[in-house]
Amino acid sequence: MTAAVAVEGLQKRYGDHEAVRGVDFSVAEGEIFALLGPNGAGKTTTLEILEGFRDRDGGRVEVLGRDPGVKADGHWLRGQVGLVLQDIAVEPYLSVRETVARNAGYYPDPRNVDELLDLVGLNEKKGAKVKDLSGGQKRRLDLALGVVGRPRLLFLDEPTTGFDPNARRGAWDVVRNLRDDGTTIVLTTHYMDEAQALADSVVVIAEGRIVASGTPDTLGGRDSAQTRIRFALPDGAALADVPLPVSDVEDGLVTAETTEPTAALHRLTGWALDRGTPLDRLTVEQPTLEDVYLSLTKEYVQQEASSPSSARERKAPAGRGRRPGRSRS
Ligand SMILES: Nc1ncnc2c1ncn2[C@@H]1O[C@H](COP(=O)(O)OP(=O)(O)OP(=O)(O)O)[C@@H](O)[C@H]1O
Repeated sequence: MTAAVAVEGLQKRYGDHEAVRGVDFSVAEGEIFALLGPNGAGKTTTLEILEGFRDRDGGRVEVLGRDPGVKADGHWLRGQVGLVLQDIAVEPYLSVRETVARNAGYYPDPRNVDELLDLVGLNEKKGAKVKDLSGGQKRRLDLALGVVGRPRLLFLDEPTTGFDPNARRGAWDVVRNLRDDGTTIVLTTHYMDEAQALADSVVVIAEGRIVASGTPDTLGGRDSAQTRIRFALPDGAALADVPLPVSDVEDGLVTAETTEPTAALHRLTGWALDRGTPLDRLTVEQPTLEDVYLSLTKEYVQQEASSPSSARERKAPAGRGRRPGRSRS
């Protein structure tokens, strides 16, 4: 598979702060790739370098085969790459349809505006002024503006922040449809269920370094992790009678961990049936992506919480938030 994005040894410093410290990853053409990490990890810096908005201090970067740091390739790249950023500047007094139609005019082969508004769930708001949209509706408009030019590669920066649960699922469908249409997608998100639902591959960065990479199902050894079985100890049963190795008991709730859940459950339920006592509050869980992510990033988050950078208000580099409104012809 060809790489849509290739990053090797990427480095970026702000003064004496090393924000990105030798990051390597690649994004295959046609996949959804998620860049995850705690606040201040270096995700936005990395994306901004890929988008051509920031210079790097070291390493190699290729986006669709071109170096985004080479200004002469900027025009070509802008025609191939779509961006959905936080706080895109749009005309507040234009209608939703006018806004999308105006941006469609910047591209040689834009999507059909009405079909696109339908796709992102803004059909009923076509005539509404942008200033009157809710937060979640504005993000849908951002998404429409990011894809109206049929980009080969789409950067999505926290695409569903502020969405209600139904709108999030709608946005996920849009993103999947785009991928199925052949668009490569690079997204950042703080929602692990979003990464789980969408991403074909993920990279977790913390303090400017990669701490784990893989698929959502295998990240951090998740596929070989222990299954957790929990149940209330039946009335009259002693802990010693439980036919599984117990790892914890809290408030009468017994936890056992196993790498062979089928056999373990068979033993446990057989034991309960023989005794004629139900297993109340029985649950069987594998670690979620969020569990794995939290354990991978725990040490970095503690340091981040006490670092002044976590409180810094990030300013988009000049032009970043305004790009979809600029002419790309
Ligand atoms: N323009 C800047 N000037 C100085 N320091 C910066 C600048 N931009 C980012 N940093 C610092 O670089 C580090 C990485 O920041 P970055 O915005 O890339 O993190 P992030 O992973 O996107 O975080 P978040 O999840 O909070 O958006 C942070 O410590 C941040 O304070």
